[in-house]
Parts: sequence; structure tokens; C-alpha cells
Amino acid sequence: MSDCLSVGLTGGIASGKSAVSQRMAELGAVVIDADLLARQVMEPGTEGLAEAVEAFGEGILRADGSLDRPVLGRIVFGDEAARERLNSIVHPRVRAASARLREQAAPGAVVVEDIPLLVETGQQERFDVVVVVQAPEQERIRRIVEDRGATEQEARSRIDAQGTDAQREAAADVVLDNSGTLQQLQTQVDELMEKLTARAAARA
Ligand SMILES: CC(C)(COP(=O)(O)OP(=O)(O)OC[C@H]1O[C@@H](n2cnc3c(N)ncnc32)[C@H](O)[C@@H]1O)[C@@H](O)C(=O)NCCC(=O)NCCS
Ligand SMILES: Nc1ncnc2c1ncn2[C@@H]1O[C@H](COP(=O)(O)OP(=O)(O)OP(=O)(O)O)[C@@H](O)[C@H]1O
Repeated sequence: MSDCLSVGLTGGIASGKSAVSQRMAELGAVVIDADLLARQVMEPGTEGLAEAVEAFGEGILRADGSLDRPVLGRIVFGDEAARERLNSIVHPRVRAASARLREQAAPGAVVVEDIPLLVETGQQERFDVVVVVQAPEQERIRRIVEDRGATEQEARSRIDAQGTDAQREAAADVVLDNSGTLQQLQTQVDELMEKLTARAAARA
């Protein structure tokens, strides 16, 4: 791993992290997606799901035994103690899964970890470069409501469960501005990846 370039990517909910990581992957980066891992460690039959049922009850399961995500979301967003309990079940498992993926990366690779709560969980020090995507809060709320069918209240409770733009910016080496078009975002990512790829190649 010491011969990869380790990049942490974060940003508030619906800021555009996935758009950035997708473009980085197209340009050759190895992308590790914490949201995806957080789903995998809660699949039916996992210890993670069993612990969550112990903590929150059978009511978080659908009839087929899988996690009812909207139900658990309604429990944890708006109740800090419940959220911390869920985080303590999910986060250690996500970190272990992500460490296994990192070890598989080839020397000289740009390895990007997309972690919504990177700053909140104090992980900035373990990356060579921390990239933060910023977008106006009003625009993020609009995306959550329009694209994901959430209410404005649900969108706000998720935003309130996260750190602020200022906290993320303080931890950032690079800030990507996603207040414009996706094309404008992509242009910034392309410029950044050119630099990151050169830095990573020097380590191979
Ligand atoms: C509560 C759950 C089941 C709701 O699932 P749902 O499908 O509605 O949301 P999804 O997982 O796609 O998350 C969407 C976004 O919500 C935000 N979010 C998710 N979990 C959290 C959390 N614990 N604290 C703050 N924000 C969060 C992130 O920005 C994330 O990208 C799910 O979010 C979950 O298991 N969360 C705990 C794990 C976690 O912290 N994941 C995010 C980082 S690894
Ligand atoms: N500049 C933009 N213009 C228009 N739509 C955008 C822009 N950036 C992102 N989007 C759209 O907004 C939504 C959220 O973006 P994306 O999924 O990349 O955010 P995210 O930070 O990964 O979200 P989450 O925290 O929920 O994982 C997506 O539907 C995406 O296509």
C-alpha cells in the first residue's frame, strides 16, 4: 500500500462524490466506495445485520429478511444515540473490508476511498491527499428531494447528522466546487487526476 497514492474523497450528502469517483475510475483510479461496503456488511446472513436486529429489533427487517433501509433511516436520522449505535456496528466492518481492498491495489495506483463521514470519523491523517466536494446546501436538498423521493425534513436531518462544509474544508487538501454543471465538475476532476496520476506513478 505504501507504493499507492492514497486519496480520501468526501463531501456532504448529495454533493457529487459519486460523480467525482466515477470520473476518477474512468481515468484509471481504483475506487473503494464506503456506502457500497456499508450495504454489503448488512446483507442477510451477516453478523452486522444480526447485531443491528439485536440493537433495533426485528422491525428493521423486511418480510424477506433483508434490511429495511428506509425504516432504519427513520430511526437513526434524528436520534443521535441510535445513529452512534448503528455507526459502531457498521463502521468497523466497513474499515476492515476497505483495508482488504486497499491491499489488492497495484503499485503506482491512485486508490480513492469515497467516505461520506471521513472527516467526522477523523480519518484524514491516513490519506496522502484529502479531496472534498462542495455544493450549495439548497441544491443538495433539492437533489435529495427530487431524485430520491425524500421529504425536505428527511434531507435536512441527514445534513444535520453530518459535519459542516467548513469542517470538511478545514481537512481538505483539494476542494472541488460542484455548484455548476456536471461538465464543469468533470473538468476539475480531469485536472486533479493528471496531478494525482503523476504523483502515484513516481511511487511505483
Ligand atoms: C441508515 C441506513 C440504513 C439508510 O440507508 P439509505 O439507503 O436510506 O441511505 P444510504 O446508505 O444510501 O446513505 C445515503 C447517504 O446518507 C448519509 N449517511 C448514511 N449513513 C449516515 C450516518 N450514519 N451518519 C451521517 N450520514 C449518513 C451519507 O451521505 C450517505 O451517502 C444507511 O445509511 C446506513 O446503514 N448507515 C450507517 C452506515 C454509514 O455510516 N454509512 C455512511 C458512511 S460508511
Ligand atoms: N453539477 C451537477 N449538476 C446536476 N446534477 C448533479 C451535479 N452533481 C451531481 N448531480 C446529481 O446529483 C445527485 C447526487 O450526486 P452524487 O450521487 O454524485 O452525490 P454523492 O455525494 O455521491 O451522494 P451521497 O452522499 O448520497 O452518496 C446525482 O443524481 C447526480 O447525478
